[in-house]
Amino acid sequence: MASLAPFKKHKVTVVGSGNWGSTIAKVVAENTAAHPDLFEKDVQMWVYEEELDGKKLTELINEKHENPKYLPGISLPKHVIANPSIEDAVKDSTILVFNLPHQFIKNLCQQIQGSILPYARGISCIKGVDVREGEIRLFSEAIGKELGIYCGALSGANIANEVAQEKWCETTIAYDPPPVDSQAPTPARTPQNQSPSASHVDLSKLDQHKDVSGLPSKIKLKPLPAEFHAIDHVTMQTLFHRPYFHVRVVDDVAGVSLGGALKNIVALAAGWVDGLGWGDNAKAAIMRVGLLEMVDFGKRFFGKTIQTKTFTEESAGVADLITTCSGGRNHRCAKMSAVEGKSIAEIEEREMNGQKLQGVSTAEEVNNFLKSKGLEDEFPLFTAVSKILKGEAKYEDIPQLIEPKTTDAHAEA
Ligand SMILES: NC(=O)c1ccc[n+]([C@@H]2O[C@H](COP(=O)([O-])OP(=O)(O)OC[C@H]3O[C@@H](n4cnc5c(N)ncnc54)[C@H](O)[C@@H]3O)[C@@H](O)[C@H]2O)c1
Ligand SMILES: O=P(O)(O)OC[C@H](O)CO
Repeated sequence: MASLAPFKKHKVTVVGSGNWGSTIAKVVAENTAAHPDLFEKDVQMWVYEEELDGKKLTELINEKHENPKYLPGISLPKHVIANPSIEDAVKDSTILVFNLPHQFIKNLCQQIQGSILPYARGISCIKGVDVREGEIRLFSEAIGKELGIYCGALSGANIANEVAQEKWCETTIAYDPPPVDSQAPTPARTPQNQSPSASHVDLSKLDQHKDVSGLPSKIKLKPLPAEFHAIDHVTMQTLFHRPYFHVRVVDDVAGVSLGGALKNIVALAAGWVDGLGWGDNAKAAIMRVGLLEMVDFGKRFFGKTIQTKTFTEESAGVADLITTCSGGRNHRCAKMSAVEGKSIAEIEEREMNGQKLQGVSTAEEVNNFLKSKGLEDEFPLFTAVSKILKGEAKYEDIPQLIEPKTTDAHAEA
């Protein structure tokens, strides 16, 4: 009887090497080593090159197996290979993990068009939204469209330093590629080639797809050659799940992406009220209103596909909101800004050592979008944050700014 040829292994590249980028490279590399049947062991990590104490950051990472600037004190697996050339880092990779501050992604995608495999698949770990000319897109969509590939999303209550120290947490991966015309048959999973860490995934869901592709209608998703394992929920879970990093895989890419982006706006308001010393009740009020605006925003602008339960049941929703409003960088810097009476930009420059806050630009981008639609009043917390950042309102005004407008009947009572 003819024996089956072994599967071709997936090569994985992490695009980005900041605080979260380096942490995810560690997670992924631990799994490529643990699953040699599925993945090539080496993980390429693209590094935006810079100098630290007169030495190139890539050289330091490859010598010390640590990212001394963005994730100091954490050992990276030796097979995380820091690479300053983005074109070389993504070459021949079937799985691309995008993990860098959202303001840099557009340029980067332009740089790698033509260098990636046409049948590569992506996962965006980026928390932000892409707003241009009155249109809003998820970064998974933006990446998918720029590169002509499918891109899902990973997001959750995941403060990078805690994950890097292997403190237990959960995350959510949303992965729902459209069906591929003329898809070559992919090898069936058997107990022998099924990863144990993925065994609790509902296999009946693997081939269910919706119509959100992140791809322009003209471009068809390129089928993965038959010699590879399918890149599906099981593969994604096998790549990211660790004993300290528990993964749930869902289909709602919009819900997962928006939860991660919008909670950063709420975290700024939570930081300000903390900085004012208003206590936990005030912060809980901010989070309650913030969650409602996050769901409302998702339903209005991504209504076809989004599921409310992603915000209320998944790590990428309410859990991420809670953790970010307690220990996140956006919250921390906003709090310091209220305590010290300094701008967030000043605090970011002083405290973050090159790490980038995402909340300030997201607040501005979401506000531009809402303004273009004439809907600022319908999202009072998001609008209040933007006004405070622009100096048009004060932190102390938040309760009035987010108070629902009273009807005449109420006003008279
Ligand atoms: N850090 C966290 O705890 C955390 C957790 C979950 C998700 N996220 C999200 O992950 C994404 C990446 O965040 P991070 O924490 O890895 O980054 P970071 O805040 O550490 O940002 C610094 C990174 O930006 C790079 N950079 C600087 N200038 C650049 C340029 N011109 N072009 C390209 N890159 C440049 C730096 O080299 C560095 O890798 C963000 O969207 C963030 O919201 C962060
Ligand atoms: O540190 P922040 O505010 O960027 O938030 C970090 C993560 O997004 C928390 O899940």
